[in-house]
Amino acid sequence: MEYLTIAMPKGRIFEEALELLKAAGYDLPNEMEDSRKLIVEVPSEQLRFILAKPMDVPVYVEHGVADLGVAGKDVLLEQQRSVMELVDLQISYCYMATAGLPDTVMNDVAPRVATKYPTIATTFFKEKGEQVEIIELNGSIELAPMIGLADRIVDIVSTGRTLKENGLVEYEKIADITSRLVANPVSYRVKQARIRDMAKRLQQAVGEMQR
Ligand SMILES: Nc1ncnc2c1ncn2[C@@H]1O[C@H](COP(=O)(O)OP(=O)(O)OP(=O)(O)O)[C@@H](O)[C@H]1O
Ligand SMILES: O=P(O)(O)OC[C@H]1O[C@H](OP(=O)(O)OP(=O)(O)O)[C@H](O)[C@@H]1O
Repeated sequence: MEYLTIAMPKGRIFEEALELLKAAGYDLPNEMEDSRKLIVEVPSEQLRFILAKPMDVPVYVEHGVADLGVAGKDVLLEQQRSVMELVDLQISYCYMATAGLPDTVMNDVAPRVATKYPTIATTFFKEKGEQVEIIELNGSIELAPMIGLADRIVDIVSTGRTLKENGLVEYEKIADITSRLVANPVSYRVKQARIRDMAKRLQQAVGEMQR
């Protein structure tokens, strides 16, 4: 059997993804959750995990240094990289939405939208026929309308608590987001049997989790 290298996102998604892999029958060490190691090999399963920033997972997979990866649909939509989406893992659910101060309209001369997702935001407003200036931020996006940097934000909503506690309201839902198993297209061809087996087992585990 040959090794499969999987790029896993550190942070929010990691634990749920690991749980799903275990539910799919992979025998993975429990220490993986607390470890600071960035490369973890599991010889008994012929698996190698690389632990990356969520936004970087598709980079490793596109370049083929990882055969597979787990990435949020938000990251995939934003980056449009050449990776194959194999399974909707139905974990880390959230959605992408526009938000802003209550009862406001966008500035009609020079509307500004703050976001960590410039491609998603540009596409959304373009499809509505609205030309906006995108202001790219790296986090705490909700600050932007509060201090007058932007009329709207495009960001992830999960519980809605961040919006609420900062006096913002949601305007439009853009897309539902869950994490996906993605593959490098060449790996998919070369290691087809192993990758298809993993995709099948994960799909089954997803089904069982839903029940
Ligand atoms: N409330 C949420 N906020 C942000 N991301 C969420 C949320 N719920 C689920 N997700 C999913 O988790 C991913 C983000 O994970 P995480 O928050 O660990 O990293 P990050 O914010 O991108 O990175 P970092 O905080 O390390 O810069 C998103 O890509 C999305 O798919
Ligand atoms: O609807 P909620 O449950 O409140 O979750 C949504 C918030 O969580 C994310 O931020 P994150 O915690 O990743 O911090 P960030 O601002 O650094 O991106 C997202 O950008 C929202 O701000």
